[in-house]
Amino acid sequence: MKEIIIATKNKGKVKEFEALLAPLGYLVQSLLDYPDSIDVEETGTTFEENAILKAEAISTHYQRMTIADDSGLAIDYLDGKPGIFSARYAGLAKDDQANINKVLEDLTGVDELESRSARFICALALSIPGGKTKTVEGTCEGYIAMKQQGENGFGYDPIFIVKNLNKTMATLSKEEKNRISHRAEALEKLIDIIDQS
Ligand SMILES: O=P(O)(O)OP(=O)(O)OP(=O)(O)OC[C@H]1O[C@@H](n2cnc3c(O)ncnc32)[C@H](O)[C@@H]1O
Ligand SMILES: [Mg+2]
Repeated sequence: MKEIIIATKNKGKVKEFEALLAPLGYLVQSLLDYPDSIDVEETGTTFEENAILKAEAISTHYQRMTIADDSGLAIDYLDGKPGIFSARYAGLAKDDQANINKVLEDLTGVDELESRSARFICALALSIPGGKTKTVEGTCEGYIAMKQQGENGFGYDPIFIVKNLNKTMATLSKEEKNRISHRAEALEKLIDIIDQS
């Protein structure tokens, strides 16, 4: 079985990677399996840079094939914020509900859905010990809802209305999210690269 480490401590991400990679024959581990793992600071200025930082640090540390995911929400009305600061938007505690509240507050008075356009972005970096790091990106277009809805998924899913589906990401089943998400799109591109190498 092909083993791969996902360089994340985010449970929501881990579940999605497992669901996407297990059917392809991968044994997925994450930093939740290595509680004493090193902490990698996200000092980059782009999703891609942060994904590379996380992937290379962990693949070097464990000498194993590693994928890192740096992702977030870019809201047009806020000039792309929270962007790479999505996890810490309402403070360093990484509180999903506090982040949601802050976004809804930032958009107070913006009543037209069209003016609340946004996208999820996911950059993935694949680092193999001794190899050259590869990166890909996936996006998912949508709008920020007027209020939160749904219990599924994680992070900003309850306030992200998926374009064309017209419902929030948190109301989708995990199978539905994994068909259309920014993470699924990026991972599909990465699998192509792994298969070719
Ligand atoms: O860095 P790691 O350990 O991977 O975990 P993290 O949660 O800090 O992850 P990021 O630095 O990539 O920050 C991503 C932020 O964007 C949010 N996010 C990413 N993907 C999402 C998704 O599919 N649905 C909802 N929110 C998402 C997530 O909740 C975080 O607030
Ligand atoms: Mg992070």
